[in-house]
Amino acid sequence: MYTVTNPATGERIEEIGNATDEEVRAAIERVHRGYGSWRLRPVTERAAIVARAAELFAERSDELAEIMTLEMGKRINEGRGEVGIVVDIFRYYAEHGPELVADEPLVLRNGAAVIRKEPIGALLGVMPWNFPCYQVARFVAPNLVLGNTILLKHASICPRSAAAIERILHDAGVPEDAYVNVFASSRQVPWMLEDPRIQGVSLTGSEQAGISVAAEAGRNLKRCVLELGGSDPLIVLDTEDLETTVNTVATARMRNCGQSCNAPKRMIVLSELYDEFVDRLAKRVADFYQPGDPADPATKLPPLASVAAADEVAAQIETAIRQGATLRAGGHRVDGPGAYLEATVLTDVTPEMNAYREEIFGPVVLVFRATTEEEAIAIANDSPFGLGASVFGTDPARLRRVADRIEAGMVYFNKSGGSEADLPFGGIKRSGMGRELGALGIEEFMNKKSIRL
Ligand SMILES: O=CCCCC(=O)O
Repeated sequence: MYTVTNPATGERIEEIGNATDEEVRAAIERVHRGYGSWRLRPVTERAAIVARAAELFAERSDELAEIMTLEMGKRINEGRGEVGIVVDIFRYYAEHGPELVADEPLVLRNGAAVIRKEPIGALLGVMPWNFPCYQVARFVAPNLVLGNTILLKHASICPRSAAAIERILHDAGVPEDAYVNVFASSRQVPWMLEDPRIQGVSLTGSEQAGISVAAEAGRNLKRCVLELGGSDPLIVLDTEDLETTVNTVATARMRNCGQSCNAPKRMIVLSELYDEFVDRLAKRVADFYQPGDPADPATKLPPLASVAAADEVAAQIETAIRQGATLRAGGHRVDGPGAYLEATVLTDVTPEMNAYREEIFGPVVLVFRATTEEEAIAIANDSPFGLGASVFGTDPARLRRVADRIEAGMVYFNKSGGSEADLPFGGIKRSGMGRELGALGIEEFMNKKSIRL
């Protein structure tokens, strides 16, 4: 069942039944057939349609932001910001896509060849609720320019976002059979991947969902991009301005109410700064105790996406405290029908505790003390995940030295994460495989065909 439930109030607003198996099969047939003609359109035409989609996303920014606020509690201005990056992604691929898919000449030892960059067919996208528009954009924009077609299964709490995105793409001129939204259930995903008309799958979601999609993709020899969880480290080596560093860290962790795969979740602070860092951070997150309506731009603490999500994070906090972690701020579910949870700071988390290894997908900061740079790197890498990482410090050589030793798909200096249309995004270890965005993002579902001249 796809449902719209306002996480700020608990009010159930709409229910939509799942597509039947028959309907899902018909949707697969549509994108398969759609591929036949979409791939033959000149790339400049496909890019022009993607450029038009960028304009429509910009025009409908308020509508999309309002939908996201209602469906998953995103603060309204964060929703507008999310649509801003969506517009940028569509514009980036509209502008650069044609050159990214142009033939690449090869000089061989005994002659010449070209690498022709072709699409591979109809693709399945399985997308999450935390960034309902952005996650779809980074999969869809490059693949539409390349010439693949898309069958999109969105999160079950985001049917209105899913429908609004489909409307924009069709209004922009993407043929109805080149992009199809389907209200499929997770149960239907494995057999969708078995279907020979589907050539690949991109999933952004939980580690568990990644395991099951990767297994099914493997069994069926389908290409697969996985963007899964993260427990990104943020190392503070030194700073000339602790207050600004603390503010930057708190804001980054509280973005999207802590529900970002690439949020900094483990702060690793060198001993000299540790005590003051923790005191200031605990005071700073008190700004995020007062629950508010996410539709009100003044609200600092919005709800999580659902009561189940808030309960799960609260249970993780409780377990950490029971296992010996120290609660330095927050830690409580807010009374009432909404999915609210105070911003929380935990210290003294040790490797024996669940919180040390789990991803905590909510407004919770773990702070670790490291006595040396070496120890900070060891703590950062002591995680099953490897999505992003940040290093804060004043010496550029030291930042680079630390970055070189971090096990992650992305490292940021003196800032924390944040997508850019032209910067490849993705992780290693249990954070997934493949890359999205930038020049690499258009290559994942590409046939790099060698043509020997
Ligand atoms: O959940 C991951 C999405 C990251 C979005 C961003 O940082 O811009």
